[in-house]
Amino acid sequence: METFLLTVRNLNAWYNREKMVLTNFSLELARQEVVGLIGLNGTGKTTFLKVISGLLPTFQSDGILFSGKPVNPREKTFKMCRYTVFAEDNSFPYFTFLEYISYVFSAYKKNMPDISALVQGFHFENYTDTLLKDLSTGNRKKAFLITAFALKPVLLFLDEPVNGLDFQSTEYLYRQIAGYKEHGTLLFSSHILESITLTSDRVYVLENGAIKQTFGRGKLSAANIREALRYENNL
Ligand SMILES: Nc1ncnc2c1ncn2[C@@H]1O[C@H](COP(=O)(O)OP(=O)(O)OP(=O)(O)O)[C@@H](O)[C@H]1O
Repeated sequence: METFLLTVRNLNAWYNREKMVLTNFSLELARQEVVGLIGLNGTGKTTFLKVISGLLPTFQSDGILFSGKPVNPREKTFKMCRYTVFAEDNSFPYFTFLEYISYVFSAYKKNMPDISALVQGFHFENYTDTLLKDLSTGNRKKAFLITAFALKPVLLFLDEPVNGLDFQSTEYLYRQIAGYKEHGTLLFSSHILESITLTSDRVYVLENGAIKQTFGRGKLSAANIREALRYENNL
């Protein structure tokens, strides 16, 4: 039987106990697949990424399994296998991109590869020595995306990676996302249907804090996703 790379069983998560954000949220990610996560605003996509990235401790679940073994998102061994790019990230304001990426590689105990193709692909040549706090929102996001694709963790999470990127970088990003399955597993949230249909093996549709549908290859079309979202919104 296939062991999934990541299994999440019946996850409940909240910011305050009166209002559950995720309820019985379950998903499975295979090794080396690219999966989209879509849902209306406020359905809990970022909240899931916060839980799995160890940033939100207020959750309960029937199990989070990494390679078949139960893990806590805050565990170091699990941390070293994943990296998350959040939609907005103001961390490390006084690091330049080059300082940040070398810090990340040393924290993950990996040697930094040649990153020039990624820097060029994201049109980031002129910003590598600028403090992260002084970059525009889109350029700051590129700093974290380049770090992610250079690091190539077994498990990569991207929260709305397309938002704020210029057109040329978006096309490059789609190629990086689609090609990620050569290295590992990538889950990304997006509101842009094309970003999912052009890159993903599967898509999960999130509704009111739980996974309501999943479409695999063959069924993964903009029309099907739109239909699922329309149903969700009772339109
Ligand atoms: N820090 C917080 N404190 C309290 N409630 C929060 C907090 N962050 C998010 N929420 C609430 O949790 C719910 C889910 O938010 P979340 O950001 O996970 O949704 P999302 O699916 O990522 O939305 P979007 O598509 O708009 O980015 C929303 O109702 C939101 O208001």
